[in-house]
Amino acid sequence: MSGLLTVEGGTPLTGEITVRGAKNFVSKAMVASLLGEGPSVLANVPVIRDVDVVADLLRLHGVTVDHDREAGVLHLDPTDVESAHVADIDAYAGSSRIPILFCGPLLHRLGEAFIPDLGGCRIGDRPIDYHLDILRSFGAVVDKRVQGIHISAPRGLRGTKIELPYPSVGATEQTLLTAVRAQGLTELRNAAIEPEITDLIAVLQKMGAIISVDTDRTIRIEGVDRLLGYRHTALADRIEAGSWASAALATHGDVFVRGASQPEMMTFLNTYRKVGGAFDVRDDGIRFWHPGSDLNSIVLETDVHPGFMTDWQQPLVVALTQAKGLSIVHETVYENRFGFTDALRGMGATIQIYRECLGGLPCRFGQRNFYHSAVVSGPTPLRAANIEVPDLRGGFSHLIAALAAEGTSQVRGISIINRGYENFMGKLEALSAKVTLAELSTAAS
Ligand SMILES: CC(=O)N[C@H]1[C@@H](OP(=O)(O)OP(=O)(O)OC[C@H]2O[C@@H](n3ccc(=O)[nH]c3=O)[C@H](O)[C@@H]2O)O[C@H](CO)[C@@H](O)[C@@H]1O
Ligand SMILES: C=C(OP(=O)(O)O)C(=O)O
Repeated sequence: MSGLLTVEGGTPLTGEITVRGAKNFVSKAMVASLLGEGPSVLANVPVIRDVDVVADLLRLHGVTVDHDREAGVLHLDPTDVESAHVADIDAYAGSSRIPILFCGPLLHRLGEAFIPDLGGCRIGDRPIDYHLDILRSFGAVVDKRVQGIHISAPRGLRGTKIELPYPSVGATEQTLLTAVRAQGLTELRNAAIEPEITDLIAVLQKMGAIISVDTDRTIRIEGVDRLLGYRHTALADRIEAGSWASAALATHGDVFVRGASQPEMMTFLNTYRKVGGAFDVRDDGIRFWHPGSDLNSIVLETDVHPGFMTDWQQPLVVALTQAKGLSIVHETVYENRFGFTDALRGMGATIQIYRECLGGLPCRFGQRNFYHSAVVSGPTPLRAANIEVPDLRGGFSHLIAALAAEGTSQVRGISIINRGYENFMGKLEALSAKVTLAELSTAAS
């Protein structure tokens, strides 16, 4: 979907929407299917661009992918991977961050892998040094090319000991997807333990893997000779649920998010309550609403799980512009995730960004040239603006701001939002938002 979105703001979002499986899990479970000797079935799959990109990449590698978009079910059959002729992998350059996770499965199956340059949100440098070090430590040979990377494993992959410098989600998944079929034992210290990773471990266990997770965030994997296909239902997208919750708060709305799940959102819910948002956890989802009283300013630090997730930060900042007093937000996961606040300032928000670590403990970005702390002063009325979507969460945040603002805003580049939010136009309409989409030629959108 592309085009110019016109948003007439000032109307509370009210009604019900449904979230399906997590973008940050579904794409990885799709990659895991490459490790199986037989077909896999994944349910609760959302229709988002990242799923389509990974489906195309899998097809390119010989996997038969059948996606029932309405039912949300993917059938993935990797039987023909060995005989596939992989052409034009560079066409996928910049499409998402997932291709780097193809390395382990392809090395096991084919002995080599070509990985295009990665995409994903531009919220920091996002290097892949941990990934490449991990692959080398398993015995792979990494050859960086002008475009992309070539990886081979002439002597196979052997279990290894790894300690991550930082609990990276992607690097933890890289280790899991490589270790499950490597020879012998792998020990990963300082691993990330996000719920999406736990669900990936569940998938791998269903396939036949042997993986244990200790309380000190050490993961141990005993390599096995063969893995089978899996059947699994994806966990709900806690980032999308949190985004709609923030939208309800910023617009004085009331939104029931069907499918939202409490256990993965505990930290978000605590923060939501501190800000003054109301919620009601039900068996089939969570209702989020603005209770009518003043919202409270807070001190917030993003962190790895079980901390407050960085992807919740941008939508919540919009709600904080409507809270009374000074809120402090310390972004400790990415060095450059406050670029989206420029547009919010243009809409009337009072937000200052700082290089210093404000709020809690010093982080690895302190005393360097990274504007990774923000002070939000509120409440400030927001006014309409013309906006260009910068990235996935930043774009959704701008959309929330436009919905909360008085007047008519115009938003360009909304196709980026489709990367992680399923049918967001339909959901906005279901919540009585006054939005219209005018199709533009691709060049203009
Ligand atoms: C597709 C997907 O699942 N994306 C999520 C995943 O991204 P992703 O897996 O890319 O994020 P990481 O957890 O790896 O990144 C965390 C930090 O580690 C750094 N780092 C990472 C790898 C590396 O080789 N070197 C390095 O320095 C990054 O620059 C960043 O500062 O986890 C992030 C943190 O929860 C989320 O914001 C993203 O939505
Ligand atoms: C940063 C994000 O995603 P990605 O890693 O796919 O860029 C996100 O989902 O907010």
